[in-house]
Amino acid sequence: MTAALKVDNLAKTFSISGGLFGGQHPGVRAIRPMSFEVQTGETLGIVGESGCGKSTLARMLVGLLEPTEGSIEIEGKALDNADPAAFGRLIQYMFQDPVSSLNPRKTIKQIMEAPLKRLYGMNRAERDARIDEIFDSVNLRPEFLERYPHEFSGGQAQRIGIARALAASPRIIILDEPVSALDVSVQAQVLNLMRRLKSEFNLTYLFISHDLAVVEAVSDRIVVLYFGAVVEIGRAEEVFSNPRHPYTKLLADSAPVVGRPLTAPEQKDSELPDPLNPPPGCAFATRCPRATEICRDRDPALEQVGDDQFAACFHPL
Ligand SMILES: Nc1ncnc2c1ncn2[C@@H]1O[C@H](COP(=O)(O)OP(=O)(O)OP(=O)(O)O)[C@@H](O)[C@H]1O
Repeated sequence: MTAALKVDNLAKTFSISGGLFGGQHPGVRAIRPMSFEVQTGETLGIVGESGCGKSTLARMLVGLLEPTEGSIEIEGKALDNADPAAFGRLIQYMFQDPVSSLNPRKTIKQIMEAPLKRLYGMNRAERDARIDEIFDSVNLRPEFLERYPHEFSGGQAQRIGIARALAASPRIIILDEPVSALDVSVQAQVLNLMRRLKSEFNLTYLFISHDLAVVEAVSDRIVVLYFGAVVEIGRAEEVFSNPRHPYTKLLADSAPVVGRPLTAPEQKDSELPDPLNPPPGCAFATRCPRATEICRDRDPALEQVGDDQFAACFHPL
């Protein structure tokens, strides 16, 4: 079966020019070459601390950033940054804070219409029909279409964000912290709606979040990122209950309470390697209780450590 998403050796280095480095610096390797697949209908959770590369990865996947290396395929079709509409028709990004990501001077209808014109060249009647259909699916009232983004509560705004992403008929939606700004009771409603829409529209989700409990609950598989690299990937029910990479264990141990976001490791930012001057070997070695000489010397590759579980570690748990 063709994967919904196939990422092959995808990498991004931001160049640093001028100033101290005089253009000679090799740049910040925000995403080191990574490869993974997501099957149709799957939800892949993506977790990691601030700065691990989640947004850079997401922005490459939706065509907002050009990769330095590697390729992205959706349902077997290779995507090229020269054709941004091809990304838009296949993969959409839903932002964490829909109110501030929606243009405040446009009505919801104008916001919903833009991708339909741009990606599909739909005429007015086709656009109206599509918007009606989507609004119905996400339980939004038609009169909301004439209002402006700031007129909505967090949960409603998030439903508008989903409607906007869905209008483009994508195959994949990237949900970036979709419920972290919402009250717990509203979170559950939005997550249920997302689950229903996934099966109704046969979608595939990439779910980015700091909240391990939410990621674990909604994902089929989870990718753990550290310093721009995949350190562990496996089934949701295994990754946090039976972590094999010491970093995944650190994350799991520091967020034991349901709904508690990933806080403890983030306070140790000073222990994160300097992106401008990365250490040789494993990027986690400086924080790792199991690190030995080889870890400080060589960068471990992702290897199979269990049934459908992979870790990049010389001394997996
Ligand atoms: N335009 C840029 N130029 C230089 N470096 C960048 C740029 N964008 C991101 N980076 C660096 O790339 C790395 C990954 O950043 P990214 O924003 O993708 O992380 P993140 O995991 O999404 O963090 P957060 O959760 O805080 O949004 C960081 O070291 C960041 O400083």
